[in-house]
Amino acid sequence: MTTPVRLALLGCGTVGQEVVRLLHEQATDLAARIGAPVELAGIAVRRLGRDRGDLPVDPALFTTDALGLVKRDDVDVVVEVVGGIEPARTWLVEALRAGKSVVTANKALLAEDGAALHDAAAEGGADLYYEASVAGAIPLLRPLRESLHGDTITRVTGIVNGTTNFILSAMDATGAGFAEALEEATELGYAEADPTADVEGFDAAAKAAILASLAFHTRVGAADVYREGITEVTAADMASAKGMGCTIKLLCIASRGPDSTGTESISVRVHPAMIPLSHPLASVGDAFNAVFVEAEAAGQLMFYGRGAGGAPTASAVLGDVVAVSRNRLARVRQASESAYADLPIRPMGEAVTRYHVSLDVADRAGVLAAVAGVFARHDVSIATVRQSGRNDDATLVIVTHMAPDAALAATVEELRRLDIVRSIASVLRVEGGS
Ligand SMILES: NC(=O)C1=CN([C@@H]2O[C@H](COP(=O)(O)OP(=O)(O)OC[C@H]3O[C@@H](n4cnc5c(N)ncnc54)[C@H](OP(=O)(O)O)[C@@H]3O)[C@@H](O)[C@H]2O)C=CC1
Ligand SMILES: N[C@@H](CC=O)C(=O)O
Repeated sequence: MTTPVRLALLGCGTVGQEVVRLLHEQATDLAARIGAPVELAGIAVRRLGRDRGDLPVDPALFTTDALGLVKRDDVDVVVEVVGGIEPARTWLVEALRAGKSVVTANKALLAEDGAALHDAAAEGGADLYYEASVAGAIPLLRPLRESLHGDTITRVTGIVNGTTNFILSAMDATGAGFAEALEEATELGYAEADPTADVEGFDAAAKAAILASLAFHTRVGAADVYREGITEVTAADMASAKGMGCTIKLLCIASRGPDSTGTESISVRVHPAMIPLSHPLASVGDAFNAVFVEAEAAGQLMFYGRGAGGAPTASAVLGDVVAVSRNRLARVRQASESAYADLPIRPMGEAVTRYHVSLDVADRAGVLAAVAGVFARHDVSIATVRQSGRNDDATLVIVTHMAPDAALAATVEELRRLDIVRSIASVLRVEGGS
């Protein structure tokens, strides 16, 4: 056996602890697969005294000096499972510039400032791997950045957040409201103490940015992604979706194609959407993730599995550790970031989709004509209208044909000003089907 590959582990929480366990349990196999044993050089944490169960590791390896650990000469590979922008960015830029290989699960940092990491990797001639940052255990980023590099990806549609998928699946199965389903997700340990990043769509938007960057060879950041969370999805929306043979999912949608002027461009968005039960993503339940990729030559591909949790995420981290360690031994590095296409990003207003609009209206003669007139003025064509209600109160549920988002936004704005419209209960996009 050759000299060991020395690894600095930054973070030893949900994911980090499973990385330690797998490194220990699979030490012999990993050494055989890599061609050299992997040794932990140190583990950086925030609180030295924290109880970490019966981790199979020498307590003397723990430190609170992450930067000092990264800079050590005996460290070859830095594995970052801390999260957040700083100080993680400083540590990883330092490691990459010094030629150390980096494996990270930090989607927030990659989406916020992936450029800093890719530039540092290019500068230091180092590997930057981040399979665990999107969809946990699912091998997804390597297929996008290697296997499909001979093809043109046209669209990526995914369920990439486990917590929100659990909540929406529970709402669909039991008729529960959002708050009740979130409580269940928290009790089961899916949702974090502060679930904002999940339920407001920030986590999915970061993953969408990473997927779009790889799929379209264009740097896409978190700020380029249109984002809506699931906090406004109601039990009534779910019931209405069911009535239409649909369910509601938080989707990440990244697509390429010509914009209104014919220029090739991309669109990246995250929002709840109704999808028909026949859609490949409709049956993805519980906290599972799935990503549906469409490419010109390959056609349709579906990736499915566990997108969150310590062990599934650690599986992806370890896969990257094997890859970068092999590269080090062979004295090669993976191809650098591919952002040559540099496609412009379309504003959300140009995204074309169908809509499900639910309105509380006064049940008077002419209400339907008045509402339909607003849609017509903005060139949003109505596909179906359903009316229910009693006495003076009625609910109108309108589903449109395909229309640009800007036209729908203008329609909703004008509807709000109509006397007969008491409130706009919900506006949901409808994806798939026709
Ligand atoms: N959990 C999941 O299912 C998934 C997580 N990820 C990503 O993996 C990363 C880690 O997530 P997760 O394990 O859940 O996070 P945790 O909060 O469970 O763990 C974070 C770890 O980082 C340590 N840490 C925090 N701040 C510092 C600091 N300033 N210096 C040194 N150590 C620090 C903590 O130390 P201490 O233990 O002392 O508090 C802890 O060990 C994140 O980027 C996350 O987005 C990706 C996919 C799935
Ligand atoms: N909070 C995330 C964890 C993985 O990225 C999720 O729920 O999917």
